[in-house]
Amino acid sequence: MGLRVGFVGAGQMAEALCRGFDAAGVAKCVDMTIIDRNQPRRDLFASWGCKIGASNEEVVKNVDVVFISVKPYAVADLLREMAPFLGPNVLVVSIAAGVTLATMEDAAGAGVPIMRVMPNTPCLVGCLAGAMSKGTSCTPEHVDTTARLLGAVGKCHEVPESKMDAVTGVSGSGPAYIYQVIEAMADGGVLAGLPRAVAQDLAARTVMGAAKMVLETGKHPGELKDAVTSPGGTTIAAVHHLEKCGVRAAFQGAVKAAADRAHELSKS
Ligand SMILES: NC(=O)C1=CN([C@@H]2O[C@H](COP(=O)(O)OP(=O)(O)OC[C@H]3O[C@@H](n4cnc5c(N)ncnc54)[C@H](O)[C@@H]3O)[C@@H](O)[C@H]2O)C=CC1
Ligand SMILES: O=C(O)[C@@H]1CCC=N1
Repeated sequence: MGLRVGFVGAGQMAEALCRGFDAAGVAKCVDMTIIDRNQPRRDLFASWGCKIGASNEEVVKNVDVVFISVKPYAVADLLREMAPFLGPNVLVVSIAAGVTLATMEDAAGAGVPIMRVMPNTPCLVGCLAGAMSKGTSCTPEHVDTTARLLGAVGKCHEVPESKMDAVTGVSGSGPAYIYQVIEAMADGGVLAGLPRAVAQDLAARTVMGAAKMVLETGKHPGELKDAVTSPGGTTIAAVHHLEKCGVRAAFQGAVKAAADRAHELSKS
């Protein structure tokens, strides 16, 4: 049987996890219980067969794993409210950027197993790039359960919690950077005369193909770039333009800005 999963907060990231888990078969919507303040969100999840909890307590009673999927600023207060009905039998998984295990364990009380996870929305299509860190009350079984769920929708690394803000900068926020790249490359295609739909399809497939080449050949991205770059050819003209525009510093700065912002959230 699949795991019984709950979501407190049924927003964008909960939606991607819910649909991803269901598609992968690791946790089915009919075995999920969710709660959200917003009626349209409740209706959407109900339309996939999820049960709607009348209270946070009801969600916890119905599940093996409860995802805390509200905005970071709301997590500690929410866990304090939930503390009376949390215990060793239900695994709490927080996906909130910047909220530390220490803050959450303090709010939830002693003995509550809490995993901190940084997922990303491509888990919806089985392409998660994420990471997890275990709390002080987690057993190897809790880590395995989290790895089983997240591993079903992509790749989830286990990292020390001190690395979680960096993970947020690369892969948690990362899909947004790449959507910008795809949109910009499609614009470039339109500028060069392609129909929009063809340009966007080519751009998205180029990103996907390049990513698969890195993952499946194991070659350094620089070596793969060199294989596309003929002397005096088209690619080096484009690569030279990107370097003049500071593309590497722009991406490095973007990742660092997101990681720094996650660190700031941990203090608020
Ligand atoms: N969107 C993303 O790509 C990612 C988001 N995250 C994390 O996921 C969390 C949620 O982010 P999103 O899904 O983007 O936000 P969102 O705003 O789409 O979802 C939050 C949901 O929680 C509900 N909510 C707020 N307080 C509540 C409460 N006390 N009880 C029940 N429902 C409540 C809201 O109505 C809303 O539907 C954040 O902590 C964020 O850091 C992590 C990785 C990626
Ligand atoms: O933008 C945010 O704060 C969340 C966390 C990672 C991705 N989205």
